[in-house]
Amino acid sequence: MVPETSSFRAAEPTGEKDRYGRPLNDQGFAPIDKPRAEAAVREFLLAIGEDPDREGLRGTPERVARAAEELFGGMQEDPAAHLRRQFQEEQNQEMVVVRDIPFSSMCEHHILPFEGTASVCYIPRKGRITGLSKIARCVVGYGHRLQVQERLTAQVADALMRELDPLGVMVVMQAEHTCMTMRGARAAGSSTVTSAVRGVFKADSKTREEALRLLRG
Ligand SMILES: Nc1nc2c(ncn2[C@@H]2O[C@H](COP(=O)(O)OP(=O)(O)OP(=O)(O)O)[C@@H](O)[C@H]2O)c(=O)[nH]1
Ligand SMILES: [Zn+2]
Repeated sequence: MVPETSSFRAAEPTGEKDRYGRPLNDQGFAPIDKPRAEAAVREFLLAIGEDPDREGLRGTPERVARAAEELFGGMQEDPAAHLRRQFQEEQNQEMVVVRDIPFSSMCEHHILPFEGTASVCYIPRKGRITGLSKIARCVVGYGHRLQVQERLTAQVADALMRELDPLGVMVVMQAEHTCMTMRGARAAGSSTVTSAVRGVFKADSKTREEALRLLRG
């Protein structure tokens, strides 16, 4: 579960329902229904030929539902809200780079984990900066949803653009997708790199190259 900080904001109910009759929060998701998740896991165990009542599996549905609360906790918060912890540093109009933020997420095609690192670079507008850890919290929050890596990368970049109005943002993520390594193509050792480029990084190739140099280390 995402720990509460002064900038953490839990998702709010909207009063609206989705087409399955579930209450929607302002992130567009319904709250996790643990009893329903537990029942589904028990059903899944039956479907794969297991005995859900054997000793080792007795607690598994409850455990999986509890793990899901954590793994999908990003659906119950607004990850961009972390970035609202801001400071004014008039003297600093230079690039800020946070490299190699570890993250994990779940691929929406197979509900299998993908894991890797995110590197984030932005140029503040008029010294408007955010707490460095808040960038990591934002990455972790969007990671804790069912994702494709491309969307995850774009969501982090767009959150920074929205909350900080910087001159530009660049996000690069690299990850190993277990749906592609443990099964299917079994491309063990392969990694996927995605980027999202916004603002001045898009327009100015020299600035983009400088950012890439810093992102690579
Ligand atoms: N673009 C993108 N694709 C992803 C991501 N995670 C998983 N996939 C891909 O989603 C695709 C789903 O393809 P399908 O053919 O519908 O599923 P499948 O039969 O399980 O495919 P294989 O994985 O090739 O066995 C696969 O190519 C996965 O590699 C992601 O984050 N981004
Ligand atoms: Zn997958």
